[in-house]
Amino acid sequence: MDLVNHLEDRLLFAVPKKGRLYESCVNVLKGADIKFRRNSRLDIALVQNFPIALVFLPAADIPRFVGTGRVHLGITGQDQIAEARLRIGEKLKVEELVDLQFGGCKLQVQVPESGPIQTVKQLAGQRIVTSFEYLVGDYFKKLDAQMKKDGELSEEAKTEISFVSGSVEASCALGIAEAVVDLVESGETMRASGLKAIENVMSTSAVLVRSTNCSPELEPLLQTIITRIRGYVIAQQYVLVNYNVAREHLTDVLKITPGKRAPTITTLDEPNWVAVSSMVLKKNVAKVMDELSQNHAADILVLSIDNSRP
Ligand SMILES: Nc1ncnc2c1ncn2[C@@H]1O[C@H](COP(=O)(O)OP(=O)(O)OP(=O)(O)O)[C@@H](O)[C@H]1O
Ligand SMILES: O=P(O)(O)OC[C@H]1O[C@H](OP(=O)(O)OP(=O)(O)O)[C@H](O)[C@@H]1O
Repeated sequence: MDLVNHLEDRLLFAVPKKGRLYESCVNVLKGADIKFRRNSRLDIALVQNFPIALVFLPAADIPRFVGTGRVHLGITGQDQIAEARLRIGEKLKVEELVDLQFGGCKLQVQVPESGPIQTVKQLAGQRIVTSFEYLVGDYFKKLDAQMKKDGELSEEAKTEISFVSGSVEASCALGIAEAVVDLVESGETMRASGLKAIENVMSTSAVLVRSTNCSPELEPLLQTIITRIRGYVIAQQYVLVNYNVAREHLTDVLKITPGKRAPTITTLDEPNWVAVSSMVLKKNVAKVMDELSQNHAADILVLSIDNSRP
């Protein structure tokens, strides 16, 4: 099929074509019931149940495609958005909509573990290698300026930032840098490369973004997709906790489960007892159940939420 001629009038949605964010993005699309079949040789897939085309792009290119209005919606890292904002400036018309709660990591300054450098100030005027040259350039420009102001760095000194597109962590061992700035999640890559982190430049996670430059006709479909994705993300984060409790303890247990908006309270067919249903953050549920038990709640059930609408 001639895909290019099928793109007109479709909402274009950019998704990282591979790498760390890919699998989770596919789950988000499934969660929002966006049906597609991707031919592995193609970077465009037509969505079967909406007038949408998915465009599979490198995560680093997505802010530019969305921010210049070529693509209407996208998923990428907050780090990539921040880098593009510094690179492109005001012309980048992109709005960050939903933190998708995956792809969490930190952009960190790393130096050889056994070397003499312990602080970022010791790197002023030295060589840094990174894939985030604008974010890192901005960070060290500010550090250089502050140190010059404080008389800690000579006026002519300047920290040198060099770009590499991958394998950043090899740069110190190769003798081309005194430090690298790269993403760290588990820290395994960093430690395996004999490096340690001495500073956090930013924390990042995956985010749903939109162009602020879309034609008004696309707006209803954009809102449908954004609402679905928001609902899916909330469903992933929360569980539903149901329990019964005697009225005399209700005030105490409601403090433990105040709910996302408010808990639902239903009268039970047993005098002075009520049933409570409340959304609880998944990560807190074990502690919440312990506290409910200690505060006279009974018949506590935890139910998963498949999907939701805010
Ligand atoms: N270790 C990690 N843990 C979590 N998220 C990460 C990690 N590394 C990168 N990310 C996130 O994923 C985004 C894309 O990174 P990734 O390295 O997967 O992309 P890529 O360079 O396009 O893919 P590849 O390196 O496979 O070519 C990053 O900008 C960041 O937001
Ligand atoms: O702290 P960790 O859990 O080890 O993750 C960090 C690594 O993940 C990213 O690279 P990725 O593995 O995605 O491949 P890349 O180097 O090709 O970008 C990042 O650039 C680090 O190298």
